[in-house]
Amino acid sequence: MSSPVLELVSVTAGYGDNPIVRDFSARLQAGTITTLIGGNGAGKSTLLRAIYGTNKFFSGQIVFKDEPVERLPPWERLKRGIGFVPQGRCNFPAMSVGENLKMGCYTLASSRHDVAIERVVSLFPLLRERWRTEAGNLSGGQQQILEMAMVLLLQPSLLLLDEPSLGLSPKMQGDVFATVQRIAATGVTVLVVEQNVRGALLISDRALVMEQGRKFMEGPAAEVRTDPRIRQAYLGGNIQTAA
Ligand SMILES: Nc1ncnc2c1ncn2[C@@H]1O[C@H](COP(=O)(O)OP(=O)(O)OP(=O)(O)O)[C@@H](O)[C@H]1O
Repeated sequence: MSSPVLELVSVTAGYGDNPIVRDFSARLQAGTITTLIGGNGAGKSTLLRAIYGTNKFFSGQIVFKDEPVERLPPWERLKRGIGFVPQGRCNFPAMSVGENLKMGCYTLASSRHDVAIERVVSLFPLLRERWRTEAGNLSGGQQQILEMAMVLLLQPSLLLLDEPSLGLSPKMQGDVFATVQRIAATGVTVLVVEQNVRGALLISDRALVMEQGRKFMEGPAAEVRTDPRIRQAYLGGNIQTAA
């Protein structure tokens, strides 16, 4: 098997003196989508923050594209290709879609802005159509797509998504999931935390299950979603078998 884009080796991370995620190991292969599942407070967001470098790292290793990054600041990880879309709205609501995308280019040389923006609006034509619309006037799903696009401007090879479909209607959740699939189809590796476990498993290649900060289970998404324990805990004991 080729070397993974991301390898977590016994990662222990948290806040202050409190380790939340403990001894967590996983490997993510290029261009795959992995869903991270777990109950409330299991430590899913904490693991994403540890990979991006915005909380306290206690021990272990985070190897990204064959290099350890666990001691690097977030901006350095971003530069190397780790992109993070945190939970909740993170655009500039009073600015237009176009202005938001220009803001998203701030770490790129100005000569690269137009090419970067053209690339993401080609991937998401909606953003071209809504170019002059204030971001705050977009629907929740459209804002989520804008926020993913703002991170994709920097061409990350790994995209960390924290609850991208939270608070969206079922139709908009479907749009966001389809967008995540399109992103992965361009070769980007995606690690997503989702409250819509059923929807996320349907678009994922693999799943990681976390309980109380520790890895409880991992495997192909199709297998994890038919596991009786997962059905019981996260899928209301009922599951659609059609992918
Ligand atoms: N900034 C913080 N400072 C201190 N403790 C925190 C912080 N953020 C989260 N925690 C604690 O870490 C634990 C795990 O929280 P985390 O948000 O990672 O869980 P989660 O699995 O993402 O849960 P949810 O699905 O509810 O978002 C919780 O006990 C929470 O109170």
